[in-house]
Amino acid sequence: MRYESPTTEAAPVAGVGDEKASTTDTPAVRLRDARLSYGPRSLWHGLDLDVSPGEFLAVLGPNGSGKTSLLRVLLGLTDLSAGSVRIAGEPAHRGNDKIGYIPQQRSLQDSLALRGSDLVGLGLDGHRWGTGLRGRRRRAELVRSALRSVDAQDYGKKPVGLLSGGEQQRLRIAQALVADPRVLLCDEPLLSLDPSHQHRVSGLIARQARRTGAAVLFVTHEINPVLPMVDRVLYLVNGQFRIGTPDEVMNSETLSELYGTEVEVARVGGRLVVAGAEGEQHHHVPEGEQE
Ligand SMILES: Nc1ncnc2c1ncn2[C@@H]1O[C@H](COP(=O)(O)OP(=O)(O)OP(=O)(O)O)[C@@H](O)[C@H]1O
Repeated sequence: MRYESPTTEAAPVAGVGDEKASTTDTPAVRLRDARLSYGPRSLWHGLDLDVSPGEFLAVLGPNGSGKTSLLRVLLGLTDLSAGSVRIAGEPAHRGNDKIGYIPQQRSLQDSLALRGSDLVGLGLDGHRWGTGLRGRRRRAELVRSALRSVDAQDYGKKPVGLLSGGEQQRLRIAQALVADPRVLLCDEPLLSLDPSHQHRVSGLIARQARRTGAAVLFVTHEINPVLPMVDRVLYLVNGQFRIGTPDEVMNSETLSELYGTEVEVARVGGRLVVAGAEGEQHHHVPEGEQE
C-alpha cells in the first residue's frame, strides 16, 4: 500500500500554549552516556541523544530491545543505571506535565464508567485552571478541540469501555495532546487504527509538533506510515544503536552492521522493505501489495 495524502485534514489541537510556540534552544530531551541494565543484561549503553523542540524521532528495534524502557526513563518511571537524562532542561521526574504520553495499547474495559471527555480531560490534570466558570469553560473547550482533532467528537459522552480499540486509541491520543506538551512520547500509537486513521493521527502528531515545538519520540514497529514525517531514527538492536536520518540508518550497510548479519533494505514504491534481520517484523509489505 502506498502512503497517500489524507482526504480530511485533522485540525490541530487548540492548545494550552497556543500563544507561545517554543523558541528555546534547550533540547526537549537530552541523554548523556545513558545506560539501562536489568541485572547483568544491558539494554543499551553510551547513549547520547538530543531531541530538539519540534523534532520527530522514530524509535525502532525488535521486541525487547528497550524502546518502551527508554520512554519509561524519560517519564521518570525507571532510573538510568548510568548517565543522565533531562527533559526541557530539568531532570526527568514522575508526573512531569511537560510530557504527553500515549502508552502501548491496553483495553480500557475496566474504566467502563469513564466518558470519552473525562478521559481526555485527565490530560489536563495537574495544570492550573482555577475553579471558576472561566477555567471550567476553557477546560471544556480544550477537551472538545482535542476530541475534534482525532475525529472523536462523537465519543465525548460515551463510556470508554464500550468503544472499539481504535476509538479508545484516538481518545488516548487526544488526552496526550490536550495540554500542549513540550515532549510527546508515543508507544506504538498507530496499533489498531485503520489506515485512514493511522494517516490522520500521524499527520496530526507531526503538525502538532511543528506548530507547538513539541519534540516527538515515536516508538513503532512500522516506519512506513510515518516515514515522510521522520527527521531522525534511533534504531536499537541487542544493546547497540544507531542515530541518524532515515537514509543514514535505514540502509543495508548500517542495519547489517547493527544486526551482525546480512540485512537488505530496499525502497519499494516509496516504502522501506527490510529483509534478513533476524526476529525483524518491521517494514513488511503484505503479499498482494508489493509492486
Ligand atoms: N522491570 C524490569 N525488570 C527486568 N527486566 C525488564 C524490566 N522491564 C523490562 N524488562 C526487560 O527489558 C527488555 C526490554 O523491554 P522493553 O519493553 O523496553 O522492550 P521493547 O523494545 O519496548 O519491546 P516490544 O517491541 O516488544 O514492545 C525486555 O526483555 C523486558 O523483559
